Amino acid sequence: MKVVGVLALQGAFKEHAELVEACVRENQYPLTVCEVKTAEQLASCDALIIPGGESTAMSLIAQRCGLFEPLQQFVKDPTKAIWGTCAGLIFLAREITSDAKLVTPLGVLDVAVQRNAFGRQSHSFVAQCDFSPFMTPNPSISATGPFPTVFIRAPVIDRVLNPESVQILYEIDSPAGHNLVVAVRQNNILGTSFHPELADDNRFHDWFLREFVL
Ligand SMILES: NC(=O)CC[C@H](N)C(=O)O
Repeated sequence: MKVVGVLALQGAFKEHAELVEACVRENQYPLTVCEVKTAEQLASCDALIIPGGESTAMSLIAQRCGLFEPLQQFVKDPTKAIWGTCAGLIFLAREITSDAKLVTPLGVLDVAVQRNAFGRQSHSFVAQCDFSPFMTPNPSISATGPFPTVFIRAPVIDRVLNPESVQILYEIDSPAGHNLVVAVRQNNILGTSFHPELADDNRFHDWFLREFVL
């Protein structure tokens, strides 16, 4: 039985845990979920989801409770599956290009991210995204069509620092007419600017579990 950890220091960790549990229930995956607050809990995990929230708070809390270094070791282990959403993506990044001073990132994902790239909370939006070019479907999930994708004070991936290992999975159009990178994969690590855990749709979590964890 593999253990999927959800970093539970701050942010939308409950929502992630609930969606993973729903996928496990519906598909009888041999997985359990663990909310991670301590190094001992982290050590029991095979995968880790770092939720959205506030990357400044997340990195500060991790440092104050002695979890920063264990986290850094964990995310650098190529046998672990890692997924950062929004603030989680910022926390995983190697470089932060805006409002960087208060965040010490784990520095494992070879991208430069711009925080709050779409503006303030009031500029949050839902985009209907077609992830089918990379997301293999699970035949037992009946939902089809575009995924309701929630962006809340979201970052974008400004630059890929290592094009040989980082694959761009998804881009959206910006109002200025150029594409913005919002999902990448680097081997065992997935980074998304958006919050699939806030949609009433478990296709994204189910794909992460099948593609990265199982
Ligand atoms: N929804 C989110 O996770 C927002 C991220 C937040 N803007 C940050 O910089 O950490």
